[in-house]
Amino acid sequence: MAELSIDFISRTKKLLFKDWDLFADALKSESPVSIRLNPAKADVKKVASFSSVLWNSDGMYLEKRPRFTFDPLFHSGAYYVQEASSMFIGHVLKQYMDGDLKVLDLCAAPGGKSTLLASLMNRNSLLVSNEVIRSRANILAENMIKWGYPNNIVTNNDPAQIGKLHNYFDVILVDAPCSGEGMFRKDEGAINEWSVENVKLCKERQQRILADIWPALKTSGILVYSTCTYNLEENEENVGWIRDELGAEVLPVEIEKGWRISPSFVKEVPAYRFFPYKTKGEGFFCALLRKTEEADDWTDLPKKPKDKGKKMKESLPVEYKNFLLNDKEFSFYTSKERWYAFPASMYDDLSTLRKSLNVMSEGICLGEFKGKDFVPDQSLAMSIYLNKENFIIHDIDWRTAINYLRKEPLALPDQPKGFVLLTYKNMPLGFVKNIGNRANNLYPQEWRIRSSNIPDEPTDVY
Ligand SMILES: C[S@@+](CC[C@H](N)C(=O)[O-])C[C@H]1O[C@@H](n2cnc3c(N)ncnc32)[C@H](O)[C@@H]1O
Repeated sequence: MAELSIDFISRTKKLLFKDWDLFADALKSESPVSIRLNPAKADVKKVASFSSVLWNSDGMYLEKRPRFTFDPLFHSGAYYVQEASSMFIGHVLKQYMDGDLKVLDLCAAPGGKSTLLASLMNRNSLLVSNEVIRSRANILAENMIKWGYPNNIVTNNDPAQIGKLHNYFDVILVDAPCSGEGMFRKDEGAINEWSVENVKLCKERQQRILADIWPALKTSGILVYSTCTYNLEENEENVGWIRDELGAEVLPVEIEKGWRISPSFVKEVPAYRFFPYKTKGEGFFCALLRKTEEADDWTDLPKKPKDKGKKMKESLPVEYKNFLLNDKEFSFYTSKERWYAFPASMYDDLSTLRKSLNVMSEGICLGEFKGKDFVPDQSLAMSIYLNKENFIIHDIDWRTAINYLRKEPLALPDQPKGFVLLTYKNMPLGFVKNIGNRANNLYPQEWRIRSSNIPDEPTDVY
């Protein structure tokens, strides 16, 4: 491990007192490896023997870090590799998320907490997963498509732009960019980048983000604020600032003693802290607030200069609607030649959001007509609403699956011609178009496995 800065040591010793030595030892130990299962895809019973994350029933620890890239189930969205402490967000929100909600995950890439939120929300709720950095927003969209929930939109906007949607969201999660002290064990870069000055800059940036997004939260709406750092400035001080400057009350969360979660360092600011010498995970901070300030009405919704020309409510032949289970629950529409399905109960929200935000992915992309064919999209293969009965399915072995995910051409001489859905251990991976002597690989080019260092044996994670 890189050497810790003297300033970090002296500041953190002041917070931890006698626990400093335990903390310093824990930083030298190995990070636990954990995954969180997708309850809509993975067979949870099968993995019951794993040691589970205490605060999240879908979370489990692995004994060692496998090469996830070479597990086809990882690419099918059956699980997400997530640090265990941050899974606590699910527990926090479970207590306060009830009914049909509009939820914003403001700083969402690569998607750990957004996938968690998607699994938690009811199907008549809407999840907007946003990431300001374009390249990271692409990764977020990929991960959300793989997770497979249709009630999700991925956007690439600055918080101030989303903040113009006054009084719109019931719940906002700000998992803020921070100085990353809680990641020192996993990421040496965070140690090298750390400085007192950077902590100050992070705190100021966090306040800017919070102030920018605040108007978008409804009165009585819930804000979850989290970081993966330890210092007071970016944590309790910022929560106090939200309470006093923006207008909120800080709410308690029920936790169990055995989880060994540490309380806030400031009595008047209830918060939940994770330290690696007490809990099996990385450093994490989280607090929950309810907006008490009266939110302004939605008056200055910005309009994009030009609507992207989606043709609404055009009719898609029923045979393609039947690609989805419960197709009556969806609105079907085209955009740029592709057909989409979005939960009908939230379709008006999608239209509204599309006018003001830069939408990277939305609902389920079913595919597009090309010549005589309707070419199915990867988003359909990944959807938890995929109606498998309407496809030719071919379950492939591990090596073929890796070749497919590397976007190599395949030969499926025993399969009928046409579009075939490839599965691995019955989990959809994507489509090929079988033309007899070979099968055209339809896996998205930008998602392909690039590493050619393929292990000899399958990587089985569970
Ligand atoms: C802690 S990470 C989010 C991790 C994510 N929530 C997850 O669970 O996978 C913080 C994110 O904030 C983004 N970010 C950086 N500067 C930002 C800004 N000024 N406004 C909003 N987000 C920002 C970063 O690109 C990064 O993706």
